[in-house]
Amino acid sequence: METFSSVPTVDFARLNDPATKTEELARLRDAIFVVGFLYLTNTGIENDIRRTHDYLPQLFALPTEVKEKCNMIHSPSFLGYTRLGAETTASKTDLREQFDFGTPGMKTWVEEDPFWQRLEGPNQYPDHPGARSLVEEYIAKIDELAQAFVHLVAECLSLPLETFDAFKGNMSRLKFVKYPPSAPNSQGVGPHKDSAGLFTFLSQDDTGGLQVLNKSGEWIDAPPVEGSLVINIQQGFEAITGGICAATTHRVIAPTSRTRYSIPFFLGVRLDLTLEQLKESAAHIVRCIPVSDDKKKRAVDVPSEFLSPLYSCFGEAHLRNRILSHPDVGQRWYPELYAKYSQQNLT
Ligand SMILES: O=C(O)CCC(=O)C(=O)O
Ligand SMILES: [Fe+2]
Repeated sequence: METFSSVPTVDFARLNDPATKTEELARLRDAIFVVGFLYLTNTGIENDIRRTHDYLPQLFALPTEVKEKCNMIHSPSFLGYTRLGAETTASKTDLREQFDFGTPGMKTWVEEDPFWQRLEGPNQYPDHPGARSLVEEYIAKIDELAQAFVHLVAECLSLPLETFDAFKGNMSRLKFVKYPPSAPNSQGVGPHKDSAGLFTFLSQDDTGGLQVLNKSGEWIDAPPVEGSLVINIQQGFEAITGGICAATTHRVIAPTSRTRYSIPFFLGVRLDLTLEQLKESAAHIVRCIPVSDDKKKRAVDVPSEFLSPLYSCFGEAHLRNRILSHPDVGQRWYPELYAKYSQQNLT
C-alpha cells in the first residue's frame, strides 16, 4: 500500500480557478486516496479564523464557575465544557480542556424520537460577551466552505458534484480546545480516527504537536502552516466510500512550554443511515470511482464502528463513541448504553 512522509497542501483558490482546477483536483485526489489528510490554503475565511483564535485565551481564562455552569454533564447531546482530564482516548486521559458546540437550531428531542437522535440538541454557551455570536458566525462560515469542499471531493473522484449531499447530517460540531503545557511526551489527545462525520476542518495555532500515522506505522508531523486548515477524512466518509477513502489515525502531543489552542470543525453525517442502506450506497459509489481493483480490495477490511453490525445506524455508532469518550456524561444520560458499550469490543 502506498504510504506518505508528509501532509500535502491543496490550494482552495486554485481549485476554483478554471485555469488551474484540473491540476489542483489531481492533487486533492492524491491527498484523499493516499494520505487522508491535507492542508487547505487560500480558504477565504482567514480573518474569521484569526478573530476566533484571538478570542480563545480570554474564553478559557474565565472563572471556573462560569465554565462549569455550561459543563457537558448537563447535555445529553454532549455539548458544552469539558475540564482538563475529563476526556479519554485510547483508554488514556487527554490533557486538554474544551468547549463543544453544534450547529444551532436543532429540533428538540422528544420520547418518540430514536434514542440516538438526542445527539442533536441545543448549545450551552459560556456566559461571556460575544461568545454566542462568534460561535454562530464561525459555524456559518466554515460550513459554507465545507459544502464547497465536499463538492470538490466528489469532482476529484470523478463523481457527480452532489453525490455526497444526501449523506450530510443536520448538526455539525465545533470545538474550542486548549492544551496547557505538560510534561514531555504527554498525551494531548491520544491516537484516534475522527468518527463524528464526513470531514474535519481544523485550525491549529503555531505551537505544533499534531501527528498523523502513515501506512508504515510511523508518526508524521503535521506542523502549523499559517492561514491553512488541516482537513482529514472521518470514519463516516470512509464508510460511505466503502473504505476507498480511508480515515487516518492522528494524535496531539501536548506542548511543554506554552499553551496550544486549536479549533476543529467536524462536518456531520446523517444519523439515520442504517448499515443496510450504507452497504447499498457504498457499493454504488465504489463502482463509480475509477480506481484500480487493488485499491478497491482494501475497502472490505476497514474496522470501524460505522461498519459494525453491533450498531443499528450511524447515529448509534456516533453515540457509542461519545459515551466512551465522555464516560461521566454517558453514565448520567445513558446508563444502560454505557454499561453495554463499555463491554463491547469492536473487531
Ligand atoms: O487539536 C488538534 O489539533 C486536533 C484535535 C483532534 O484531533 C480532535 O479533537 O479530534
Ligand atoms: Fe481528531
